[in-house]
Amino acid sequence: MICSGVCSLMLIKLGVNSGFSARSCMLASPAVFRRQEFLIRCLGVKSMAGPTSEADAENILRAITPPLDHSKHKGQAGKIAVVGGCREYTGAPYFAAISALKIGADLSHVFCTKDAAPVIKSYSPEIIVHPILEESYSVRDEDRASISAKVLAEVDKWMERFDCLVVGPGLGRDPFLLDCVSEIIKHARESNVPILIDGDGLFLVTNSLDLVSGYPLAVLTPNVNEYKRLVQKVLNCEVNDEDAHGQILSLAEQIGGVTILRKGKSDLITDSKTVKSVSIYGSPRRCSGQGDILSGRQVVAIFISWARKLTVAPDWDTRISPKNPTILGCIAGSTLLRKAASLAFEDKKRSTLTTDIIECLGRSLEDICPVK
Ligand SMILES: NC(=O)C1=CN([C@@H]2O[C@H](COP(=O)(O)OP(=O)(O)OC[C@H]3O[C@@H](n4cnc5c(N)ncnc54)[C@H](OP(=O)(O)O)[C@@H]3O)[C@@H](O)[C@H]2O)[C@@H](O)CC1
Ligand SMILES: Nc1ncnc2c1ncn2[C@@H]1O[C@H](COP(=O)(O)OP(=O)(O)OP(=O)(O)O)[C@@H](O)[C@H]1O
Ligand SMILES: [Mg+2]
Repeated sequence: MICSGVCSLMLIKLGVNSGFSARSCMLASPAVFRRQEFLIRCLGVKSMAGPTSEADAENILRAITPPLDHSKHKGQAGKIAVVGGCREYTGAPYFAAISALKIGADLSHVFCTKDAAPVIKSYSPEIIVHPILEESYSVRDEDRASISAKVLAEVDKWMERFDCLVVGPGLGRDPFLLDCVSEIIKHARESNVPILIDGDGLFLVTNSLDLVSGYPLAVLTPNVNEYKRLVQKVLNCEVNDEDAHGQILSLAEQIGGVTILRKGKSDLITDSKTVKSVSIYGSPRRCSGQGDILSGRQVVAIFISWARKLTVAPDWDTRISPKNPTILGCIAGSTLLRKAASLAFEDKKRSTLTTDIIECLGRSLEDICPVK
């Protein structure tokens, strides 16, 4: 009691009362600011940027990874789909789709443009590829409505079966294609399918926030550029790393309680109520495609689908926190990708590529959560 009273007094003296903000911090001179930070750390108070706490990453990953057993049939460990892949980008949807299979999903589909399909199929026979999307250059104006309806009907045939839809890896920014994808998102929402938005899917959603606004099963996974665009559009200001916690909370709240995973040195994850960070493992290599693994993000996608099934099961360990399956999925996906990246880097150093990281996904999961 005495200690907490003294702490409160000292904090008030330091300005750490309810009126204290990142802004007042920035107004103090750097020396004063550093002294305040040091004293606050000594008093055991969390960072001024907000009470973001490090997730209990490995335990969460272990808790939501389902055991392997002989009684299960194909599909029960997860059916995931990626909407992405166009003339320019065939790697991104492939990375996303193969990552899900590598960590234990049973089926991985890709819905892409006709040009991208043979290329993606040639990377791997395991991925089910649907060459259904069209870009403006191949569609006459008078055919747009009928082609759009055909695309939607094709995706709808499968929609209810998917445990998670990943929208955006390698999608491109063609306006007609993005219109069709907007309709796919609306249908996924009506079917209550979790939707993970990455890459060009974030470009689409940033310009049409209604697509995900208020949908608790939407997960946005922005990189540094994508986050900047979201903050500018939604909060009408610039990214403020002094108040990373407060800003990501406001962002998720303004978009109606979606989950956001901000990729970076530490991955920050929020559902507008709580903020968790994942900082363990990782690699100094920033080769392109790593974000696609995470949306392998299907990695996140598959963990979300596992977490959704488990959190409603009667034997779910209620001590696992947080409770929201989208947050749990993000924490597990981020942890696994960072571990795989660190293993790949140990081996390949500067020449580490995304394909090397994908090869380490299985070993990383086995290290943290061995098959019994
Ligand atoms: N192997 C593959 O197939 C991979 C494919 N990938 C796929 O690439 C897509 C874009 O993802 P990314 O990560 O490059 O996007 P990001 O950081 O916002 O942009 C960086 C800079 O580029 C620019 N810019 C981008 N697109 C533009 C466009 N169409 N037209 C004009 N400018 C454009 C952008 O400019 P800005 O939008 O800020 O004006 C920014 O300055 C996405 O679908 C992803 O999945 C990646 O996952 C990697 C592996
Ligand atoms: N500075 C960093 N230090 C350590 N890890 C990082 C750093 N930046 C990103 N990462 C990790 O790499 C993963 C991919 O993030 P990145 O920002 O490269 O995504 P991206 O730009 O969408 O990738 P992609 O090229 O696939 O589109 C993140 O989940 C994060 O864990
Ligand atoms: Mg990306």
